[in-house]
Amino acid sequence: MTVTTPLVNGTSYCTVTAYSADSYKQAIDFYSKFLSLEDLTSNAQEQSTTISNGSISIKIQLKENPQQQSQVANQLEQLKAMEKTQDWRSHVQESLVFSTANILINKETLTALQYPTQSYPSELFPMELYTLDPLGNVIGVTSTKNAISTKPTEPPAQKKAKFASGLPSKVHSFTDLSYRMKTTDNYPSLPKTTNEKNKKAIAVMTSGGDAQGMNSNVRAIVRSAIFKGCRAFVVMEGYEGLVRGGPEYIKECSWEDVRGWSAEGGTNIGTARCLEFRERAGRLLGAQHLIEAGVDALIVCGGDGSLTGADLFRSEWPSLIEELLANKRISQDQFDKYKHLNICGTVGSIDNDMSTTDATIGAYSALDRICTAIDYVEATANSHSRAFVVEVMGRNCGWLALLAGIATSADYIFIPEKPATSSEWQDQMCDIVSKHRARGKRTTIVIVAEGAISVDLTPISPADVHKVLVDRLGLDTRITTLGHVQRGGTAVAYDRMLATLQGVEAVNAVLESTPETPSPLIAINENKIVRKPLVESVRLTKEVAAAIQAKDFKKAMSLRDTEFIEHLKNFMAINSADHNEPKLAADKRLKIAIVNVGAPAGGINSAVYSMATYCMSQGHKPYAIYNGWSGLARHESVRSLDWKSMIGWQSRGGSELGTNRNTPEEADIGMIAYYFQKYQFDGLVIVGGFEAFESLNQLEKARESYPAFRIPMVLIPATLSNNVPGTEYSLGSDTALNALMEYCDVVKQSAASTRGRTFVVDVQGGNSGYLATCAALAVGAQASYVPEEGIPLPQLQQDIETLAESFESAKGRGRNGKLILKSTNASKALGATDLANVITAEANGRFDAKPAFPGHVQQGGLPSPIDRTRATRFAIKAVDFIEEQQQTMASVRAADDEFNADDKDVSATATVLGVKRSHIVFSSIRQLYDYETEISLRMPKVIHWQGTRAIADHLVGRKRVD
Ligand SMILES: Nc1ncnc2c1ncn2[C@@H]1O[C@H](COP(=O)(O)OP(=O)(O)OP(=O)(O)O)[C@@H](O)[C@H]1O
Ligand SMILES: O=P(O)(O)OC[C@H]1O[C@](O)(CO)[C@@H](O)[C@@H]1O
Ligand SMILES: [Mg+2]
Repeated sequence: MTVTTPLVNGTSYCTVTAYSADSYKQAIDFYSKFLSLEDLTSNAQEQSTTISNGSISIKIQLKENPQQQSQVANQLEQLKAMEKTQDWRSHVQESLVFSTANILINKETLTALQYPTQSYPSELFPMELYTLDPLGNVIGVTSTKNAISTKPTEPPAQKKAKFASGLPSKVHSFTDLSYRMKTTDNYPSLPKTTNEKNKKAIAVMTSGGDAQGMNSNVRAIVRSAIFKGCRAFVVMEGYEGLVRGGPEYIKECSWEDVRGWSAEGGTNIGTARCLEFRERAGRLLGAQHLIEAGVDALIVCGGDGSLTGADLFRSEWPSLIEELLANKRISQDQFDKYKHLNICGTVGSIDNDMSTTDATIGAYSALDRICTAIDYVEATANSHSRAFVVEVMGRNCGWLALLAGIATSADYIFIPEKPATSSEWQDQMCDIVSKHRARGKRTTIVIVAEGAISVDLTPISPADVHKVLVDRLGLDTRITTLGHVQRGGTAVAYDRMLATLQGVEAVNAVLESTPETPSPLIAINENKIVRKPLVESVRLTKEVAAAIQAKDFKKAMSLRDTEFIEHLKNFMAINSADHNEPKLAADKRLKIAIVNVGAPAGGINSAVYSMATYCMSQGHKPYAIYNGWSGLARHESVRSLDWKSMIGWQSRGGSELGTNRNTPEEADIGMIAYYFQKYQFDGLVIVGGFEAFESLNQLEKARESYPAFRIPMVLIPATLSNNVPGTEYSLGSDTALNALMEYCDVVKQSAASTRGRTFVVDVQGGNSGYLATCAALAVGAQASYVPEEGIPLPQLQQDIETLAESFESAKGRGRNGKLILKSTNASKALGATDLANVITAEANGRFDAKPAFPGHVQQGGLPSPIDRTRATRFAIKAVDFIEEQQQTMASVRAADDEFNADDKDVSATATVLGVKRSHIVFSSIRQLYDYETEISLRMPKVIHWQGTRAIADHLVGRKRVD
């Protein structure tokens, strides 16, 4: 596929190639129908047809080639086979995406033409829709609008799909409060089944060790099932409940039953480790009880064991029901009706040991408990200059120990995937700890995963480690076993969101399932919720355990996901490196500068610490620019970073280097170039938000005049507003979200105690509604108002009525604290106090509203483990990028006179590092700044979290006004 002139959020002209006459005809038919393109021009000589609608043109050319055709046919077959299980886009090099005004119409067309489809973020609220054209290409449409544009999308009533030209939209000023994001577009009207008997019944259970976030998962499944016209059931006490059966254990659940669950720890429907279910007789009872309760689909939220059980249950199902029928324990009707077990897994376990998903529900909350505990221990360790051996959970998996090791910059970790002989680990640990002590560190933290072993599979206990630290190093050493504290408390924001989004997706998955569809497991890859085949995930997970048992540790490690391997490599590089023997040869060693720009955000210090220590392990010299660009321009505030002065930075909030919002041009770009020249920097890392983004753009544009800037430059996005173009995640946004969520939980409790009260919480985030939207999802706020939508009065009126109804129907039930989240910039006219007054007046005595201002609490205290560990990952990727781009830039510098800033390879060396869906990507600042940013609004043109709003709304029953 050749894509010419790709433009933001669409394309204006492209050429696709057919390798057979048949597929050529099919392609013409496909494109004209799918994209409603009516204007067809054929060129007989060239054997091509161009179809267009004035703003987009697609040229289909015929180049007969049987060999290529058979390759295309194969590819099509393969892609079709993975329609329900894998994201097509990760299997092709490029895909073509058009903007659409009404994605549902495109979907209808594809369904009518019987083309396969994939929808994102979900079937229920598709914002992106993909299909396969007859030529083997992945073609998509997106309704993700330029959220900043004041031009409303055409109403859904419009019969024909229309496509934007893809041209960057006009820049509008923020003073306009018109309806920028039309969330109602995401609410397809759902077919409601009126006949109770015909309603599908979806049950959810939690199983294995409890995990924070399980309650959010259950809540989302119950409410989503009801929202989609199904009956919702819960199975109490995990598989135990299935084995026992009856209405006491398999209960129908209402919308109200799960109110407020997101903010509760543990699992309210109970969990168990059930021995009987491991036996066929137990599973036979389970099958019988499910059928008796009339359950059509079962969603299991549990760890590797629970999902292994689920997988087995499904594979045995046909023989189980045969046996039940033969023994007359079920009727023929029941047999016919429940022939296929519709099952789905959402992975809930603190261990994070399930293959194919990056994170399991609960893992980041447990990590949060661990890091908080180690931060506490660090203080007392420092006072006494002691060593601590901390035991963390993780039966067969070292994820918790590894990530905690990175987040707290522990000295040494023990994980089951990478064992050593007893003498090896003793020597290595003592060597590293001694080096750290010699460099001036007063504390020693060693983390031992519960499942830690040596190469002969002998368990390594904290006592073994303690003995070595005392006997060989003479350290005053204590053991701290964290135990079930790790599974305690409420879920962090990430887990609440993950559990909620996965719950919604699980319901979609079971509703779409056919007898032929393999059972799915709902996973997450980077930032994207995906479906994976349950059988395959279970198989891979079991293989890890088997490889460990077989002492094939290389294989065990290779079976862990690539992110795990990357984390381990990073941990070793930054915490165990020998600075006297760096990795790179002398001629490859660089001088790399780092600067913080903008407001503080959680994880900034972790990024600096990781960048600098990684540089040291590679042999580079890390330089800090203190107090931003103005510090450099006015006071030459540059110093090389040394290891000792950074002790503790990994877990510290704020910005140790000092930060401000000045851009290079405001500070004096000429002076900055002068100092870059003076220090001969070979690379630059900028950590910050939108001002950092502006800074990178200015430096890149100034390369023409200042050769000192002709070096690789990487921006690591860090801002709680999460508004940096080129990434769906910025450092600090998770810390801020947790700070805001905790504040909201407390305020909600106060509202519940007062009865009949709503708090209007004022949320930071500049012109970005990200924080308000995610917090609304995590705390179950009744409504959120964001700058992208403004506060339309009819919607406000509707929200007040919905609140009044909700208070009325709750009738004295104490759990009903309500929240409304309002981004400060959602309205210029209405502050949180005004809004609360308006709501109180309009409620007319039915309830009242008070404002609440978390203010700079939202900038967070200590950075969250997510922000710390991602900071490390990003920082190391940034340094790697600078290393990789040296050659390009060295030749550019050598050929001074011929500098061509427009050369794509050159401009790509000024880049923004970010997460996009399931990948970490580098995007050139030029592309982002010139085409993908609404500069005056300090916002990306495309908002990636729009679908989250719809889900947050539907899970609280918010009614939307058109
Ligand atoms: N191979 C299996 N066959 C049938 N059922 C199983 C199997 N493995 C586990 N189960 C069921 O799942 C339950 C939970 O499994 P397990 O104790 O391994 O926890 P888990 O789901 O891995 O969660 P976690 O590790 O987070 O505690 C078991 O008690 C059992 O009922
Ligand atoms: O709560 P229990 O049954 O003692 O189980 C503890 C185990 O559960 C987990 O917390 C989760 O699997 C493991 O890390 C730990 O080994
Ligand atoms: Mg497990």
